[in-house]
Amino acid sequence: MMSRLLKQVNSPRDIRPMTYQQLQELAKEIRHLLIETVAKTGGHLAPSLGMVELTLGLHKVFDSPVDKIVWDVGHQSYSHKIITGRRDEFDTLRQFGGISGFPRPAESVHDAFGTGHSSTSISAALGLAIARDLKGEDHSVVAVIGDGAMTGGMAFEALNHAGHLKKDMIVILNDNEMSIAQNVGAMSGYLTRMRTDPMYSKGKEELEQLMRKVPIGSTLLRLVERFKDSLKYLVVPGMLFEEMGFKYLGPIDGHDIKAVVNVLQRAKATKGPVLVHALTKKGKGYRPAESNPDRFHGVGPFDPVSGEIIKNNKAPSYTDIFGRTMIKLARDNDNIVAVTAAMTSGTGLTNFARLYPKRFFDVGIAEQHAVTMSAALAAGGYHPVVAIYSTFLQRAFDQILHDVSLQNKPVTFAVDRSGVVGEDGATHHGLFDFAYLRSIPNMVIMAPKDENELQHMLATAVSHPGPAAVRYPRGAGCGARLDDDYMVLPLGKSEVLRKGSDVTLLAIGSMVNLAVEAAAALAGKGIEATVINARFVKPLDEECIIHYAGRTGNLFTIEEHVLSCGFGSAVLELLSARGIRDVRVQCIGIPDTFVEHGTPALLKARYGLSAEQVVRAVVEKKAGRNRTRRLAVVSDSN
Ligand SMILES: Cc1ncc(C[n+]2csc(CCOP(=O)(O)OP(=O)(O)O)c2C)c(N)n1
Ligand SMILES: CC(=O)[C@@H](O)[C@H](O)COP(=O)(O)O
Ligand SMILES: [Mg+2]
Repeated sequence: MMSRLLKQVNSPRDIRPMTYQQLQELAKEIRHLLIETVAKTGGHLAPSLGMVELTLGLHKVFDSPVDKIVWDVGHQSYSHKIITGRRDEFDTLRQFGGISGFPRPAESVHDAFGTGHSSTSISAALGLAIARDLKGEDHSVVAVIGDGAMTGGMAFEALNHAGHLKKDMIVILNDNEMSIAQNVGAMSGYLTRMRTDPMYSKGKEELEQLMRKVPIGSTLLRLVERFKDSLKYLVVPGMLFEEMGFKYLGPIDGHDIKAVVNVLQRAKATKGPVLVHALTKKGKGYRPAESNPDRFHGVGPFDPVSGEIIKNNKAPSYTDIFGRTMIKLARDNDNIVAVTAAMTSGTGLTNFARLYPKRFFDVGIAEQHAVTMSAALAAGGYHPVVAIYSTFLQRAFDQILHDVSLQNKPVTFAVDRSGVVGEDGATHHGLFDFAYLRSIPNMVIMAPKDENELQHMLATAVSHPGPAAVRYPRGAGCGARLDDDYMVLPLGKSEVLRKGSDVTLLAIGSMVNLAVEAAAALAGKGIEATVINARFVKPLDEECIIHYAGRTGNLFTIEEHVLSCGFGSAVLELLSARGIRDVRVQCIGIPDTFVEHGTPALLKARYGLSAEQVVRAVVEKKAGRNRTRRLAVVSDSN
């Protein structure tokens, strides 16, 4: 398809002189580029397809980068990227060295605020509005937030504060009646009523007309004035937002560019906080995505003509095995319940939800609430398994500490997407969980070497009378043979997989098989390695570690996690506490940096996490030559 108009758009200013007809044509060209590109790169297609007209309207009315546009989550910002000077690089979307799948200020001045996690946009917009006013500047600030992101507590904290401060700012609520899948809760129901109930959509207008018709100074006007507020509750859409201090405009059709431009111009001219309610369709303009919006929310490569997703015949994922194990555990123990925060399918709980609907809770994008609610479920005699991605669980640190661990409640954390997740990049890698969990008393922390061990660790966690976390990676498992049934592992006991007298490779989780591979290669070079599958980060298998570290005199810890405060740090703390100084220790893991986007294999190799690089590190160490290595080495105790 010839992108006649899109070719002329090198900056958002280029769309401002366009007619509505041209903008509609441009929307088609953008959709074409979105579909063609994401079919190759994978990415958040359905959310971005639903935002094309709203994005064009935004850039027609506002003058980015002077005016600030803040995207919530940022997964719907692809058209924004295309029209803000990144059209020609768009084919590098989510590829290593290419443009990010989320807004990044380092990438463009048009990305006013970095994002990836949900429900931050209103807080960020308010901060920018306050900064503007403190500096005496004059520009607009706009937050774009979805109805799913609106279920997050932070969004309400920010609405509450923004209404109080009465700052000039605009919130665009992009309501497509969906989170990743079905949205959760009362807010979603409220928005749906505004969409569908004719009384809501006509009520405000009619009330205003009535007020205009009643003669000034009449008893009737005084009466209407008196009851206006109560009437509003009955008929005015957006009353909830109005009560929070926002002027509510809408609902409008978010695919009608003219309507979008009109309402945004009105919003721009309005003093104080304004909320624009736009109705859109997730996946708009691409039939496979319209009819299957959750499948095309975040999608891998697919055939753009048929919409068929390209299958890879990989082993079942860790997530699949988690889901299957949960069903077995629930079958055997009535006390087990499952909790997720808007990620039912992502965490593998779809079948569990179908089989045990009363024991399954999707709380919406509300990780903090999920954790505290689970602590209380445990107080009430249940054993909740809270399945949350590592990166999103960061949000709930205090709830894990204050509500679960301080009260020593039996809650299992299924920490999915740990380690390097790949193309979602820095906002989504799960590289900090050992660190934030390890610091909390009472917490047991495990990481399986493969999907078979995952089922045993889950069984171990749910049989433990206190908090326990099992962290496992995104994507395919190792193809390990699955034991027919799960078993409970001894707490704090590791597994010695190979014995050798020259060096000890002490690995955790996804790095264990890599250590086994490295040991085999080292044997070929005449270096005999002991390989230990640590299994537990907390409690550590102290005696085993000390024994083999002492026997070989050379210890390598290997983890897919940042080195600061991670597994290697725990081992160093142990050796230090025991006064062991005659072991040469090297910790391999991710250095003190944020890891970019790219394929997991590429990113791991970039940070020294491949069998060959481990072999090289060991050989260099044995030869005493490793002091120049930078990336993979933080501690070198000898
Ligand atoms: C804190 C946090 N939890 C979960 C997610 C995963 N997530 C990304 S988008 C999304 C749904 C967002 O729904 P909505 O805001 O309505 O946007 P839509 O996809 O419908 O355009 C979820 C749950 C996240 N990014 N951040
Ligand atoms: C935008 C977002 O946060 C999610 O859509 C995330 O990208 C999902 O990741 P998975 O593909 O690993 O489920
Ligand atoms: Mg939505």
